[in-house]
Amino acid sequence: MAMQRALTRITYEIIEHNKGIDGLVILGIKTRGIYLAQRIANRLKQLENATVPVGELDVTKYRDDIEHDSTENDPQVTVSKIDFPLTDKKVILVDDVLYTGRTIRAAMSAIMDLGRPKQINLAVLVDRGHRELPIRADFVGKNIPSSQSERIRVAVTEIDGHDSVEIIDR
Ligand SMILES: O=P(O)(O)OC[C@H]1O[C@H](OP(=O)(O)OP(=O)(O)O)[C@H](O)[C@@H]1O
Ligand SMILES: O=c1cc[nH]c(=O)[nH]1
Repeated sequence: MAMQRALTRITYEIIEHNKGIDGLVILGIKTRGIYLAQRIANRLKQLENATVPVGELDVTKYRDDIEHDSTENDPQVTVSKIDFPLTDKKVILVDDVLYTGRTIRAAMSAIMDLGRPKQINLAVLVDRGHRELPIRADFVGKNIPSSQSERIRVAVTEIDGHDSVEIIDR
């Protein structure tokens, strides 16, 4: 997949869907979602000549598959970095892979603890199916049907030195 092209298309879809960028804020889910969110914001800046705020969402403590007591003093658990209000904003949530939907469920809980957005939309680079919750993405880079024994690994230049999407047999 040409990642940059997919992100550009998603950016156009975001503008179209929202009839512009008024009231938009973008939240990237750690780790790679943050860089994808930043890239979408850069494209929006180029296309609309306006800056859309970008924040970082850490959903670790909202996950339903991690024991909460164990996260209290875990140095791995960082914090969200969102230095703007979410109330009455249109939030674009960005992640690399959408699978069971549990990360997005957790992200929505995290957001609701911070404010009450007017709307939340979801953009993902890859939708691999196998949802366990009634969650869908509004903007999808690519649908990659996968078997549950596989894993989709997304690499981004900012962290991994290159952009790629790989299907790995576990
Ligand atoms: O829909 P779900 O089943 O929740 O899966 C999708 C999530 O899984 C991955 O994160 P992961 O927890 O593997 O950590 P990583 O970002 O460090 O790879 C990916 O980045 C998504 O956030
Ligand atoms: O395949 C998968 C499943 C969850 N998270 C990923 O990043 N890839």
